Amino acid sequence: MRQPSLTSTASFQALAQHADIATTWQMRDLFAADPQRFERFSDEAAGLFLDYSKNRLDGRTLELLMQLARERGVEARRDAMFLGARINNTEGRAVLHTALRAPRGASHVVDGVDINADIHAVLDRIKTFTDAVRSGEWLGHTGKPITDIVNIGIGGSDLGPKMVVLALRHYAHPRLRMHFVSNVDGHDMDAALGQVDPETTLFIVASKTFTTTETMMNAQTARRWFLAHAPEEALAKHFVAASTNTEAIKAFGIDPANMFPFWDWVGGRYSVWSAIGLPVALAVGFGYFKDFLAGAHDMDEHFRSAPLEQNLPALLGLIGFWNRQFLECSSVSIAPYHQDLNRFPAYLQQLDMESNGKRVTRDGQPVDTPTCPAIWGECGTNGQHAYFQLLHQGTDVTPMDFIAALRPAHEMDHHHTALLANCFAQSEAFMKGKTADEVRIDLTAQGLPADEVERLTPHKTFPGNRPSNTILMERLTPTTLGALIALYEHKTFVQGVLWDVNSFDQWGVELGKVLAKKIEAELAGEPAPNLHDSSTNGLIARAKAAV
Ligand SMILES: O=P(O)(O)OC[C@H]1O[C@](O)(CO)[C@@H](O)[C@@H]1O
Repeated sequence: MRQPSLTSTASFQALAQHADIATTWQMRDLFAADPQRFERFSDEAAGLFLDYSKNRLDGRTLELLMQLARERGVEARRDAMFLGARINNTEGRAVLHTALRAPRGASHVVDGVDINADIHAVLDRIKTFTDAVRSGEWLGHTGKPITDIVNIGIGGSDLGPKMVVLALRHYAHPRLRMHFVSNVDGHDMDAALGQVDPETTLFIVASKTFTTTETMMNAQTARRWFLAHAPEEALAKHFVAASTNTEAIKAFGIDPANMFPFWDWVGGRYSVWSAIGLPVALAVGFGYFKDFLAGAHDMDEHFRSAPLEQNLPALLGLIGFWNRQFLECSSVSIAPYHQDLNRFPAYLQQLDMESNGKRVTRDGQPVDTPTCPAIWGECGTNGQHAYFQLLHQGTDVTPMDFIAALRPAHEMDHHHTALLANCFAQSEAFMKGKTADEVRIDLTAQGLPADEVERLTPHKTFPGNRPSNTILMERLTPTTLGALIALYEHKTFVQGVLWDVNSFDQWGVELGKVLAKKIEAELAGEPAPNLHDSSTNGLIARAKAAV
């Protein structure tokens, strides 16, 4: 049945009315009026603590947001996802990345197939293979243990494994160096091949479809490079694949015994839990990979069973919706105060923007509100010395997600104390700001003359009232990382349901791919009789002239 438009729902209209007043609130006043605000607006689950008190909302706001979630059918759609309904309606597919992290034996029958058994059969193969590589039992064609792994993939077949391998570097195998090649830009492949030895390198070709042009070109280049140093029969010791496309893998020349399959109900950006996670299992070992899956499963169970009022993904999704819709925030900045989460903002960009960067509803009607904000960010404290100026004093309000671990994985405690101090200070500063009167008092106390005080006051005033969430975990471990990623996956899901978009397709990447094919042929020598607009024709002509 067609969903009514978002703005026509009773709960949206109630929220809009409420927002007329709520958007004028100052968070300073909200904190002053309620000493319990932190306790009231924070919660924890699956090893993650969420403080959402530094948002421009109160209990009534949340009540109305919960009503909206229920009116939009968040709980019913969530249950349908977990049960394997084909909620990806433009591709006719189920969405079952949650099944990938369910324990062995969890009953999961989809279209008559016990997918839990299939999933665990592949996990068993991943264990056998990764144990062999890590122990040194798996040898390259000249009898040496593997020292370097090159993952060739892009988008979800790169961002997830790369981010997780970096985040869990403290758990990594000392012999195995991990490399990730994603870009069709030959500089990427060139840099990786320059660091590895064909006798001791294992290539993973990671592609759900096994048709993505960047990955195919990179895989062919790696294959040619390898065969320039080794005989054809050596390929089986050095090339493996993670994919859903057995035929294409065979055609590429990879032994099907070296193929780690997954399924069409795993979206690319949700695939790190599948065979696409092979680099993770190689780097940290199968035991920690299982912990990573278990952490995500804990978050799944929480998302599935906790009432929306205490449900972390639902809260994050609804608050993000509130900021997007009623505070008109067109971007969200992610600030991990943990250097090992360096690639987490990039990972979330694909997760969120490829999922919810949509302008029509599931049944093809134009949406009647803005949808996904732009997601960007950088680790603290580096971001503070780059773009935080704009966040504090620029004209746009950008909500922030601060993410930190209470304990470090190193022994330089004073560094960690400084890091956490910065993290908490920034969210305090965003919330409180600094009024003109406070600035005047400070400057006067410093002995500045009155005219100088007045001249500087506007520059030193901070508007504050800028929203943020803070997510804390005890330590960054495979388990807490799994839970953190699942938290954001489900947050994205909740927002997709509110906007009634299909969060699981990505048609928006197709047009550029098609045009690139044509232009590639023209650049490679096919006649290009001014087929394009004058700008594109001009650029092609300049590139051809340079060759
Ligand atoms: O794993 P594949 O099929 O090579 O796709 C890579 C990526 O390309 C996309 O299809 C589009 O960018 C992503 O959704 C996906 O993660």
